Amino acid sequence: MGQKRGRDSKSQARESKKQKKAVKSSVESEGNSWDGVVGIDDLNWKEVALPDRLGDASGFFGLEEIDGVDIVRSTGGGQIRFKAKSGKPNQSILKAPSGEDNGEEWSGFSDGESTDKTAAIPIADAQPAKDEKKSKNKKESKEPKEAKNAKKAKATKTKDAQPARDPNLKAGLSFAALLEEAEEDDGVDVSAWDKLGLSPEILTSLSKLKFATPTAIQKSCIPAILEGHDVVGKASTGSGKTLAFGIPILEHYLEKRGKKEDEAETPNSAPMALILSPTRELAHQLAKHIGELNANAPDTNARIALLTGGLSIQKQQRQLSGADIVIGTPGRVWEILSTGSGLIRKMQGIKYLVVDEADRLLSEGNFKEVEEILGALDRKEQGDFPDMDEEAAVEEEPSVRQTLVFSATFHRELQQKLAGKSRWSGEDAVDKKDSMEYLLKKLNFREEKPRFIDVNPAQQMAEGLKEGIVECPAMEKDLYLYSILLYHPKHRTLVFTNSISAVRRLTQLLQNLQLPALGLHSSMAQKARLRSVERFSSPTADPSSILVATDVAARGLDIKGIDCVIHYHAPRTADAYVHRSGRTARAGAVGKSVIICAPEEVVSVARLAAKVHVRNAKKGPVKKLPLESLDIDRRVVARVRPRIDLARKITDASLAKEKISAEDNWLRAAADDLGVEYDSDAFDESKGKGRGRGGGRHLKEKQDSSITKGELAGLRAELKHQLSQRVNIGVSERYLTAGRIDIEALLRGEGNDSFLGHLDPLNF
Ligand SMILES: Nc1ncnc2c1ncn2[C@@H]1O[C@H](COP(=O)(O)OP(=O)(O)OP(=O)(O)O)[C@@H](O)[C@H]1O
Repeated sequence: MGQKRGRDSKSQARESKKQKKAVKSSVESEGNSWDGVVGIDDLNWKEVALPDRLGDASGFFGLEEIDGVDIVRSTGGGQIRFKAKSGKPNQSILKAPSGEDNGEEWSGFSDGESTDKTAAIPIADAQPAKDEKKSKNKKESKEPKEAKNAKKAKATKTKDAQPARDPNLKAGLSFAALLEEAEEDDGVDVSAWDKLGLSPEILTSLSKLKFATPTAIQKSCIPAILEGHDVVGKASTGSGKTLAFGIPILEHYLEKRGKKEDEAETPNSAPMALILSPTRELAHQLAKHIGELNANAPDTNARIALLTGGLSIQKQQRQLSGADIVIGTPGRVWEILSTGSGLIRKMQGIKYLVVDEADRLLSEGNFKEVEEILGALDRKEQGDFPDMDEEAAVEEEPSVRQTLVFSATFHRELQQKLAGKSRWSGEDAVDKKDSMEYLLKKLNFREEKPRFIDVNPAQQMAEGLKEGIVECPAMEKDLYLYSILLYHPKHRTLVFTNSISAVRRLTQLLQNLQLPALGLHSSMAQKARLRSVERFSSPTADPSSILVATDVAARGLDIKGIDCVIHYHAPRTADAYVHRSGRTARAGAVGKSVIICAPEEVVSVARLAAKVHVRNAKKGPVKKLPLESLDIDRRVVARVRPRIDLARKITDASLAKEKISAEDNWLRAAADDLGVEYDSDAFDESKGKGRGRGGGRHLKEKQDSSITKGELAGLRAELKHQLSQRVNIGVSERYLTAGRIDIEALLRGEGNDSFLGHLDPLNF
């Protein structure tokens, strides 16, 4: 029989990796005497897939089910236990310990459950698990130094034990690696980390994660942070900045824990670090990445609370109360802190404040909340400084916490101020409340000048990135986007647009062309946002997956195997170009970034690219633009044009129908409320006649939506037929089938030159 349970019981089931192992080993140690009866938390529950339209409000999200179990009631009558159905092996109903490949698809980001087992983040409210570990840790802390060193040696001795994996292909580990690693895996040689003075626990974790060498930013920042400095770190996208601050934070956690055990102190539940992120997806990813470091470190169980909007605030509040590390977006962090209950007081004791993607956090829409948070961290309670006003008290008191500020881009003014090359204007800044300078001052660095660490001042873009530009008429971007995708099959591609409506339209358009496209923008429900990222990044996803996104995906997202970033709309700023393009060619891998550019955009795009590639004086000026001009074979374009025309008609009609029906419903409801009669024709007529803004658009939408079901079906059938046709360009016998060209032939490089146009420089 199948069983279902709600999310609450799942939350009771949270436990550390150790506990999971314990279930398995106790089962194993019981050998033949085990009767196969297990508790609810030992079962391999699977989340029930719910239709998308249920959204977040269903209340059913998180429902879980299990097949193949029988209920066993204990003789005492109370407790319900479970057993595999007859004919099924006993082990088949047990959950797999984390890190063990149980053959299931990785479930990726969960709905705010930073505590989810698959997320590998020990949870803030799993106190028993932690306490259990503490007693173990206590024993371990008495371990003589030699034993620890031996352990360290073990972490390093496994050199050459592993088949050589491409050392560059660690990108996206946060999404997939735990599935790939067998638990018995001894890891890689980590002796290259020796000089950084890390603990055996962290070295073991790095070894298991197969991070053999620290990246440049890690090498420079980790010692500086461990020495207690404020650090401003700048390094190109995908260069490992997360662990540059994540490792010292976990080191501090281990040190603090060690001290407490020595002094037999009771555990302090105040968080030791607050990490701010500009987007929800990035916050989730930071939690996963640091969570993995934590989960792979023996006997390390730092609890991470993930505070992001769109998910249950109560759950996050609960997590916060027992957290060691708090990661979140400023809006939600402030929402929770400002609820009172002593949370601000607790947060004032943090040892680290991390501002990730700092240029964005300090300058854009997050200003108000960041200001509130920073203000609250330094606010003195009344009576702390009886003779001073609050502002003066803050000025006088040197901060106990270290402030760590990271990004791949810092605009010049911010960089100069952070590097201490230009002075902050003091009093003035407080008046200019909306200035970045004011926030910088509020960061309240403990040192007069933070350490400014820029590991590659001459280069903002990742080493392995190739940049291209495709010119086309403004109205033909769809056609050229599709053509580029055809040239680039079986590769994960991220397409950036500048508007939410473009994301909606392009996603549907590509889906109508039978391409596996997903959308991501900030107006989507949070659950749907996470699901898009999860589906796109899943190791089992279609290798041709396409994510169409606004700049909400531009910062920080670390998804394995994104080979190509396409800018459907040119980025608005040079920094946006750097961050968008930085979603590929991460962690030493290669990748391509292509801007689709209308003639009227060429000048501004060239200016933008030149800005990004300005070299420092020593290296001399850049000789030519690094953007390779790509010619798409016009014959290919001409042949796929009918497909695009059909797909556009279908997409426009469906979107217009959806919009008009939503508007109609809304107006009908409003008319009902007002007690008047709603005449949609009269309303439309008045709207269509209007010469004001949007009149023409409304008329077009009306026309698009007036297409009948039959006509729509006819268009679909025609498109299907088109997609099944060869696109024979006369030079090559290769053809496009169902939207994809013959990739095998492409890879063999057989006679494709003329077919491919002049794409060779980017090795498409
Ligand atoms: N020492 C290391 N060796 C190999 N891979 C690493 C190492 N450190 C981190 N990585 C991997 O590099 C990838 C990029 O790391 P991370 O997301 O921290 O980059 P980032 O510099 O913060 O990028 P962005 O500026 O885009 O946010 C991740 O997949 C991570 O697993």
